[in-house]
Amino acid sequence: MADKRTLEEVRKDIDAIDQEIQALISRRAQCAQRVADIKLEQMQIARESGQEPGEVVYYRPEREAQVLKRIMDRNAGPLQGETVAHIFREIMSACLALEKPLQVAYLGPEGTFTHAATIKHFGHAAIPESQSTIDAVFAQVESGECNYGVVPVENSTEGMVNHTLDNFMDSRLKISGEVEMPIVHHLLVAPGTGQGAITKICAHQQALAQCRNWLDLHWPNTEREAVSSNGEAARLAASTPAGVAAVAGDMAAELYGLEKLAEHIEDYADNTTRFLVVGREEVPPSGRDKTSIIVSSRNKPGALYALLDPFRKAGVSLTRIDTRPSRTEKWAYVFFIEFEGHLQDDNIRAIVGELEEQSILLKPLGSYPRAVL
Ligand SMILES: O=C(O)C(=O)C[C@]1(C(=O)O)C=C[C@@H](O)C=C1
Repeated sequence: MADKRTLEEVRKDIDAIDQEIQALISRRAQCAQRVADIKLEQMQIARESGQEPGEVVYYRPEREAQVLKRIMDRNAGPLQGETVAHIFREIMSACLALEKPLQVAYLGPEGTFTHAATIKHFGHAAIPESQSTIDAVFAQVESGECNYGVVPVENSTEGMVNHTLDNFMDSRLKISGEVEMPIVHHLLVAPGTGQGAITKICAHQQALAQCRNWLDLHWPNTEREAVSSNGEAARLAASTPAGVAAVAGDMAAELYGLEKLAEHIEDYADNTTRFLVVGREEVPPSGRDKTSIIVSSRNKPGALYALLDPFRKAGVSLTRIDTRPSRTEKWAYVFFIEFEGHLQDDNIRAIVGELEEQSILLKPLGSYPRAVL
């Protein structure tokens, strides 16, 4: 039957629904407070029984991934599953902040895609702490200054992939999550800046490279300057009296109050950057997990084949493989391998056992929920 409600009637319904939603969110928040108490009680019991339980772990990535996945699966519209999941992402973020606000180190400065990835993964109630290097992100989490860290790992605009991988070789941190971000660039200027006033376009060199065709076509004669990050380019566009435009994403535009002269100027659509979340704890299985390991083998014929064969035999899909020269032993190679499954799964345990036998070194970097959003 067609909906015949008047505007006033619909708005009255909306007000009543909002009131119900608000009451439910409050109830949910009270549940989170109770969860925090239970976690503390469990810790005290463990301590009294002579165990050394470590720190209370409030953030549970495996639980969050399950909650978000379930919300996407049961979504009946008309809103998109992802849209609804984003709303719940924020509700959970606020609930967790009631338990304990999380401090998250990320490769800054503000307004970069890594900053945006941090908010996407942890929500707005987390406290992002900008760091100037990937090393500093690892150090902040290792020292306990921050609870988690976010670093770029694949096809990044702001960070060196290899640098992230190198850090894992020496670190005792564990990967506790992954974040995927579509890379969307805009041409940004300070409000009121006309096209004719632009004398220079600034961005991180990889952002300039990702938009090269578009820039060549539309701005062939304008100077381009590579700066340390897109966030820095946006800051320059906002603070230079006139004439500087920045290539950067939505987060930078919002943060520095910039206007979009042109949107979606990246040459290739579907360009995604992947980020890893690092923490001090191992994450239990969520049911949809990935595992990352470092394996080193001698440089002899068939070494890589031998390392990969256990995965083939067990029918486990690899999602990524990278090679880095080992820094400690001449002629040894280090492989970063990522695959589906959790280190606590029987088949994964068997594969890792087999790899241990044939490698010089095997270091599990952690199992973590596959990105839901
Ligand atoms: O289930 C828990 O352990 C909670 O702390 C609750 C909750 C939630 O709001 O749903 C909050 C934070 C955790 O990261 C996971 C889930």
